[in-house]
Order: sequence, then C-alpha cells, then structure tokens
Amino acid sequence: MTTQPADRPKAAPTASTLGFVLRSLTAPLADAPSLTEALREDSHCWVRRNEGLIGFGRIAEFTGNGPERFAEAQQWWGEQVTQARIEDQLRVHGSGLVAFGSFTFSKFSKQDSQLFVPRLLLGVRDGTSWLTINSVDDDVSAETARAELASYLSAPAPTVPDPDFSLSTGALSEAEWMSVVAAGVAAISDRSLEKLVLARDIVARSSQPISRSAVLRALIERYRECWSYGVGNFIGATPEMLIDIEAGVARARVLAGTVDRAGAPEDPGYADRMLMDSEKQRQEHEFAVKSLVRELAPFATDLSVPIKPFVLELPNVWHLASDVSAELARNGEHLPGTLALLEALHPTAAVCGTPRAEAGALIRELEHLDRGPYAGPVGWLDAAGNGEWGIGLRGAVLEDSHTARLYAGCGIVQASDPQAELAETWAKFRPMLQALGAEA
Ligand SMILES: C=C(O[C@H]1C=CC=C(C(=O)O)[C@@H]1O)C(=O)O
Repeated sequence: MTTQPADRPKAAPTASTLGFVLRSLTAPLADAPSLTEALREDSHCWVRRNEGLIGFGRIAEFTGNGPERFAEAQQWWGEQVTQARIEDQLRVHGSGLVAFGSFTFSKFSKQDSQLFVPRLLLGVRDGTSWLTINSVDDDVSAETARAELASYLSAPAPTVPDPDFSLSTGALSEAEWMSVVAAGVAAISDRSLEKLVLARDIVARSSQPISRSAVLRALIERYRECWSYGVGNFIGATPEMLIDIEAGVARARVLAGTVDRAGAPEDPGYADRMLMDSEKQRQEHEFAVKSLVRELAPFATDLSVPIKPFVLELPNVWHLASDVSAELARNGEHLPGTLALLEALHPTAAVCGTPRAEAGALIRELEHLDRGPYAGPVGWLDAAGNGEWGIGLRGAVLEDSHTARLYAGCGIVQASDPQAELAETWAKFRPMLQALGAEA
C-alpha cells in the first residue's frame, strides 16, 4: 500500500500524518458548462443522463492492492475525512469533499486499486451546478475555483483524427476461450457450482493517439442510461450499479441475462420472450440478485427486492434488471463505511458466480486473465458515507496512448453454449469499440 498527496513520492506519509489537512469548498456555479463540454483529456468522469461529476487534477491519493485494498483505502479515507475542513454550501449528492476510485476485481491482481481527491470538481444534479475546490492546507476561494476551471477549460478539446484500429485477442484466442466456457459448463455439472462468470479481453491498437475525452463523450451521449466513468486509465459506461448510497438509503441495479439487439427482429415482444420467458436467463439473473441481497442484508434494516425483473433496453443489448433498495442500519449516528460495504458486496454473481468462493477459484484457474479494474467497483464517495459505485463493465484500460484493452464476460450456467457466449462478448465489447471508432 502507498498513501500520499499526489505530487509527492510514492512512499510519503499521509496528509494527516504530515500534519496538514484537506480543505474543501463547494459553491453553486452559475452559467456552468455542460459536463460533456467540460470534459478534457485527463478529466475524471462520472456521468449519467448529463448529470454527475467531472474532476480535474489530483491533490491526494491512495494506491493499494491485495486482500486488504478496501480496508486500507477505508483507513486512508477515514484519516483524510477526520481532519478535513469542509465547507459545502449545497449539500447535494456529490457536493462536498469527494474522492474518485476504482478497485481491482481480484485480490490477486497485479494492478493497483486507487482512491484520489481531485483538485477541482464540477457537479450537476437536478438542474443545479456547483464547483468544489480542494486544497492541502491553503484556504481557497470560490473565485480561485472559477479561475482554475476557466484555465482547465482553456485547453482545447483534442481534434479526433480518423481512427485506424487493429484488433487482436488478449490472453486467449476465441477458440481457447470457448473451450474455457465448455470447461466451466462441465465444472458446473461436476462440482456443485451453480453459476460462473467467465471473461476475456481483446486489444485495440490505433495508428493515431486515442482521445480519452472523445471516447468518454461518445459513451456519455450514446449510453445515457449507463454510468460513464473515467477513473485514471479505466474508462467505460456501465449499466450496473453495485451500490448508490444517499442519506442512508442504498440502491442497486442488478443485471444478468443478455440478448444482443444487433440483428434482432423488429418484434416488440422479442426481448421479453428471449429474457423473461427463458429459464436459463431467469436463473442466471436470480443468482445475481440473491448474491447482492445476501451480502446487503446484514447492513440493512429494510430491504426491498422486486418479485420479478424488468427488461432494460440499451443501444447494444437488452438485459434482465432488478432494482433493489435498502435502508442502511445505523450504529448510533454512524452508517456503515462505504468501502466496508463495497468489500462485502463485491463480487456479486453478476461478475463472479455462485457459490462465490468456488466460482472465484475457478475463474482464476480457467480464465488466464488479470481482470485488473474490469468487473471491480468504480465510482466516488464523500466524507459522510454517500457515493455511487458501479461495477466496472463495458470498459477498457488505456494501456498507452495507442492501445486499449477491452474486457467482457458472460454468466455461465449449465445450459450455456460456448459459441453463443462468445457472440455475447462481442455485443458487450460494442459500446467501447464504437466509442473508440473501431467499429461502425
Ligand atoms: C460480465 C458482464 O456483464 C454482466 C452484467 C450483465 C449481464 C451479464 C450476463 O448476461 O452475462 C453479466 O452478468 C460484462 O459486461 O462483462
């Protein structure tokens, strides 16, 4: 684990042990640019339906890995928050001191998990816009915040050259991955495993530099129902909400069960028949809902779970979806820590399987893939325990200026067919391939 203010060497102590404190000022912003207008190449991003957060710069950060990554992040964040001086004139979801974060799917990942405090944050919620400026020790004013925003925005949005991509398989070829799926199906029969999620990666290389902001803008505009995220080099648009915590109420959108819209007949009943009437899809979905509910229940006083799912329509696919909500149990004044909650909920059976431990072990054995942040929690949290954390799906890691590694996975149950699952991964790669300009 390393914890440090962003501009100091990696091994530096935390802000609080150095004796300085974070200061955070949130003020309303008149004449704010739209979030997509404000996106710049290195912006941090969390946007859905043109609302959310765009951040600039970093003033403090945590990186860590291994089994303690959530606990260590919680400790780091707790230290920052205890000492922080926060002036929040708005008190809406996303105002005040906020950190962006992304956690790896696996405790065995060689990649880092991260939490960081941006220097500046532009927020929009329910028609209100605000600007938050964070600093270490110095007092900063709303005028400084506005001047800094203007300076960030004076950097021109990059022009997007005609992209020219070549695609290659990642850890496994398509044939190898299909045999992995077949092995997964066999294991379900042999090992009293009920569901397993198997993923694969592909690599998109461009002869031109990839514009991170152009890709995010395309995702925000096309995938309005999804949460478009850009946290470090991990970008995407996820349709799945692991947990949204606002004033003690937690909400999740659980997804599992997929039908490709490409080539689907123009028949209004088609998606319903393929999803709601399919025992395989309903079963796959049920495992995901049960896993979320099982882990959320100990933290909740009141859980509301729909009796049956609905069909969520996205530009690329239809999914079975269930919106779960809960009142979080308080310990005196205190709500459960956001990161402790994330640690308990992650990974659900939408991205791992049932039972969780057996599925996780089999994923490691079969996939030959370090998932990195793919299928891990991605989002933001504030000082009071609010936050929005999606499951990092339909995304890519920008490995360098010309290379994006894309990930997609599928829920495997006894009735799964490897060829159909392979086709489903292509439907799930589509949002990112189109946003990159690598697919029409
Ligand atoms: C694992 C992924 O999707 C999950 C979420 C929705 C539907 C899924 C499915 O039908 O398999 C997956 O559980 C992915 O997009 O990589």
